[in-house]
Amino acid sequence: MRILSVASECVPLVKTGGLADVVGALPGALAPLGHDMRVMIPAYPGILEKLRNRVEIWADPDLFGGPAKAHLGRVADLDVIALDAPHLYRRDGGIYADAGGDYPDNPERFAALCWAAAAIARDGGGDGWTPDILHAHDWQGGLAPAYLHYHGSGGTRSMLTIHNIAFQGITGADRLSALRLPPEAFDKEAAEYWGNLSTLKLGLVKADAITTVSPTYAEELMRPEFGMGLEGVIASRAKDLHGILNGVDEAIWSPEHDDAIAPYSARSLKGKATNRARLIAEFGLGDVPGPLAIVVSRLTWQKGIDLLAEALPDFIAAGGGLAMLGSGDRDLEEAMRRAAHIWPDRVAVRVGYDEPLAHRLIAGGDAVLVPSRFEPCGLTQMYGLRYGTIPVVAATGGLNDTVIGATPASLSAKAATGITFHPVDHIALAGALRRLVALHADRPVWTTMVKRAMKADVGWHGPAARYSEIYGNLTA
Ligand SMILES: Nc1ncnc2c1ncn2[C@@H]1O[C@H](COP(=O)(O)OP(=O)(O)O[C@H]2O[C@H](CO)[C@@H](O)[C@H](O)[C@H]2O)[C@@H](O)[C@H]1O
Repeated sequence: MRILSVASECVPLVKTGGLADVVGALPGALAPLGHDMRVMIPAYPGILEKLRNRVEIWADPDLFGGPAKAHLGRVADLDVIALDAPHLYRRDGGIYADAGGDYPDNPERFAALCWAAAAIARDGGGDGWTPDILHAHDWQGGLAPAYLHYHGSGGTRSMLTIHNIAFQGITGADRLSALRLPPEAFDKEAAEYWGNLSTLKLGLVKADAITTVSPTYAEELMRPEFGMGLEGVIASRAKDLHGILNGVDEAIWSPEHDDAIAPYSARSLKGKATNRARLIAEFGLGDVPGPLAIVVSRLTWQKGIDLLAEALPDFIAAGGGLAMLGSGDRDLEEAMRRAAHIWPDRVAVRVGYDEPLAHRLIAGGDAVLVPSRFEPCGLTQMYGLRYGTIPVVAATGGLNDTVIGATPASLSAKAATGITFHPVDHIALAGALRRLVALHADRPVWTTMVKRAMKADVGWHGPAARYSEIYGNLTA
């Protein structure tokens, strides 16, 4: 089957979070099942230069205020369509914002991506390639199913994946015609959202199928605490909604052959101890007698970093250490820097975005902490499993679906792969960290759990089969 995947980011070209990992991994995961997926993203600065064998496949003299061309090319093993529209994507700042905040024309920037994707899905890309399915991601892709609905689909079916419902593409109702939507789209059964427009909502209403990135999150999304205002819309589409876990791209994340670390495996963990020692040295920590916990995360309310700051004193007093990499909210960066100042031998923080360092942390830690208030799937806990770095996670969303928490029952059944806690507050997190310290001290039990975690199935094989099944149902 031919599938056009439409998103705002994609590894290895451009990444701000987990969306990019998943968009970049899906084509390779689906190829063995006979699917031919192309990924369409904006041609942000530097993207076109990275495409091999580049050919122009589509053009529009006026795409939301300026000329645009779509180029097809190869990057690694991916077929990428990069939409070059300089008036929308050639900016000096980040891909969504600069120092002054979000770009005010973000709705038009991603509407343009959706418009071009829908046109290619409907009419083909000029090289004879016409997709059977347009698979859009998050609010940036939300208008693609809508354009197929309002302007003709040519038989192409649509699917929308929710990676994070916190971002809903909300903009003023006065932008309706600027976004090339017909008057009837301003309706509570369509894009209207408390007097505004939501591109995510419209996508959820108009897509032929909806997926999200874990079974638990699919259920959570129908509740007000998680649906963030869209719970009713989601519930009304329950029969078309599927929760499919993400996988780990094992070409990038495997401790047996990871260039960024001293390699190791479940059979020989010697390299893991080397990575721990190197990490402690790199972060300038002293002796850490208990577990060395690590965090690799965006620093936001979602990720529960404030809870960690509160739970930390007892963990440090019990012998634990923390090495952390992240960036985001200034207040959270500051809170973690303060902790590093109080316990310089035990806590160290790097503010920034650093891919190789993320690998060194995942390999060198004893445990990876993910105290998220909500987590659609989460990838770092799965990297943790793969690398024998025990996940300590809130029992929510995909964290709940990927980690088997250590309890007397799960330990005696030889099933535990991590530590889970609930409710998501600093008291429960502190309790989880106490359990971490105790388990880590029980060397035989700990080592068995580490090896078991490394064997957990976190690959793309199973999830890819589920996507394939849904694509099949859509086109049957
Ligand atoms: N400072 C830093 N330096 C280097 N690397 C960093 C980094 N901060 C984060 N990363 C990396 O970015 C990715 C984050 O992915 P997550 O899935 O954990 O969360 P995110 O909220 O971005 O994704 C959303 O989409 C994904 C994909 O569906 C869902 O899993 C998730 O639940 C949802 O919130 C990981 O690959 C991580 O290693």
